[in-house]
Amino acid sequence: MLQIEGYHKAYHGQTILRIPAVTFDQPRTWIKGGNGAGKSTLFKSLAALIPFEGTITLNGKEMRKHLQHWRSVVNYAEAEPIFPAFLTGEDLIRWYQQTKRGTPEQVNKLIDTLGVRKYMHQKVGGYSSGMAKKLSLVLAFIGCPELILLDEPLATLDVEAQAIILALTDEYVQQGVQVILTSHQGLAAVSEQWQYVHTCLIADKNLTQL
Ligand SMILES: Nc1ncnc2c1ncn2[C@@H]1O[C@H](COP(=O)(O)OP(=O)(O)OP(=O)(O)O)[C@@H](O)[C@H]1O
Repeated sequence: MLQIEGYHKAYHGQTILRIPAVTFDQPRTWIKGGNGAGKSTLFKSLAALIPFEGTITLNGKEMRKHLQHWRSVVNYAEAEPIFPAFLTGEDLIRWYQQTKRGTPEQVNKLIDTLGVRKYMHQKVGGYSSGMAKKLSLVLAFIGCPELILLDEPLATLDVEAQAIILALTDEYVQQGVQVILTSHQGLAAVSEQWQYVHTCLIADKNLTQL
């Protein structure tokens, strides 16, 4: 269960997002909002990557008091991932495997599920946007996360890969992992499970539960 209280984020004195109090207690949450609404800003806050005002608590542990633990159990895939161009996909996968404590079996399964094996020995600088997206999604599922944040996971993926991603999130949800994603696309068309999703909307710099 994820709880946010007294959240406020501003850039250069201008409020981007305000959340007085919200609890995400459903396994699947879909955050909607137009371009520039603040979805990525919220995700970067939840992933403890940017400073913000307020408190965020996951399964009883407050982020700032348990930062190391937080980083080990919260996985995040950016909307438009950028990786160091000189590294190969395999370099990144092995690094995440070590830091997130993924097993070789888990990682091999993710590599094959997302079809990354055929190009993972190439340097990331030569990847197409869809190839980089698939790599970022492999990384987001490594380890034993309690919360997975997927920012626009379906963007740039073909329909087959979109269905694979939502099926994979369902697998993790069955194991008790909470998944929050953003999408400009309809989800129910890709996976039946996402018909039962908890939905939130960011509008006018506020988050509303629908
Ligand atoms: N580093 C930054 N410095 C200043 N302003 C920023 C920064 N990052 C984001 N913003 C601003 O914060 C607002 C929210 O941006 P954000 O990327 O969170 O939106 P989003 O909902 O993810 O948009 P999109 O759907 O287009 O990806 C925008 O007005 C953006 O210009």
